[in-house]
Amino acid sequence: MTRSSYSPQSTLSSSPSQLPIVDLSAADRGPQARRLLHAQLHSAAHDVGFFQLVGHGVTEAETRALTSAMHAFFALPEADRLALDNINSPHFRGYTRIGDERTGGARDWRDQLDIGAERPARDPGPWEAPYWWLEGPNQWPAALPELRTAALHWIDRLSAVAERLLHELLASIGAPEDFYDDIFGPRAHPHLKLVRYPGSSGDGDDQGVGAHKDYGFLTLLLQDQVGGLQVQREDGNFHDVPPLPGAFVVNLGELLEVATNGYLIATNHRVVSPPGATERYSVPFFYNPRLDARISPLVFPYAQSAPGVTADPANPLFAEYGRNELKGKLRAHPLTTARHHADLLLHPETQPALS
Ligand SMILES: O=C(O)CCC(=O)C(=O)O
Ligand SMILES: [Fe+2]
Repeated sequence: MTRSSYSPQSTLSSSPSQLPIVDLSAADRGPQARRLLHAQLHSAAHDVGFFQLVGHGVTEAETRALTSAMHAFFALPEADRLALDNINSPHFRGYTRIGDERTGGARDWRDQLDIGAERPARDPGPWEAPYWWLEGPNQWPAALPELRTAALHWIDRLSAVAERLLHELLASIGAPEDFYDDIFGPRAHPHLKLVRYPGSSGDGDDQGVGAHKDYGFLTLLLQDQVGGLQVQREDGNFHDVPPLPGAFVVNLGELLEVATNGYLIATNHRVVSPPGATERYSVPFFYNPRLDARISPLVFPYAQSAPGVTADPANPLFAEYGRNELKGKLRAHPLTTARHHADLLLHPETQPALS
């Protein structure tokens, strides 16, 4: 992996074993603190593409409300979880059991609940873009009303944090901070996963989730203290992302790579299964724009020197967000795809992504 150089006079550690720590509250502590924040953000986003975010304002009580509802969900009898099976949702919402998800063509050893903006079902006509299937209702466990409350609150809360962070990040690379405001707003398409890694699969395969990039702008991840998340760094190797209590792990998604024509790149990451029977829990929140948003090239001083987006025939990056997300859902959830969307496997819009 090569990156064009940017060398600010920042205070970041250059050790690949440590991720930069960015304090978002510095944005409100006067022009000098904000300038330093921008130098750190610029370097963290450009050189690493992954960092730990503190000073985000989300309280321990809010986090506890979400994580206790999540633990209660995974403790439900399997039949209750399977009542929400993702396979029943043409919108890719609901519960995916261990081993049903694929990344890089291989099985992921985790189970998860996929939750998005709560909207009425969309059943796009043949003249409409197929990505409208991604809009629709969530599936909630009847026995745990507090899960719905906590998850929808988390989506609102983290959308606001991610919006502030995106503004500071754009400002840090010399772009207008509101450049992409129009493609978020009330039709934005945020997404949340509640994830459990149940420990070792026992067959020698340690893929919790395989190496991948996220589809949208920014991901804010809450991880517990177990560890196992790894990020691919400048040296091409995967390095551990050690848990930092109270911090969100932030990574850049594919749309920021598209927006900056490769000046910022979406960073590959994966999770290695915890050993033995150790369970790991995580909550990735994906800050995504409207499905029909077409990402215009960002106007910023480094645009001329940007190297272009990663050319990977197995994973083309689409500037139209819905298309970029649909490519990922069709390949990650083969059972849901086979049941509801076999026709889309032949659809011209999805072809290059699946070949
Ligand atoms: O569980 C984690 O730490 C990472 C999950 C992840 O990368 C994803 O679901 O996109
Ligand atoms: Fe991810």
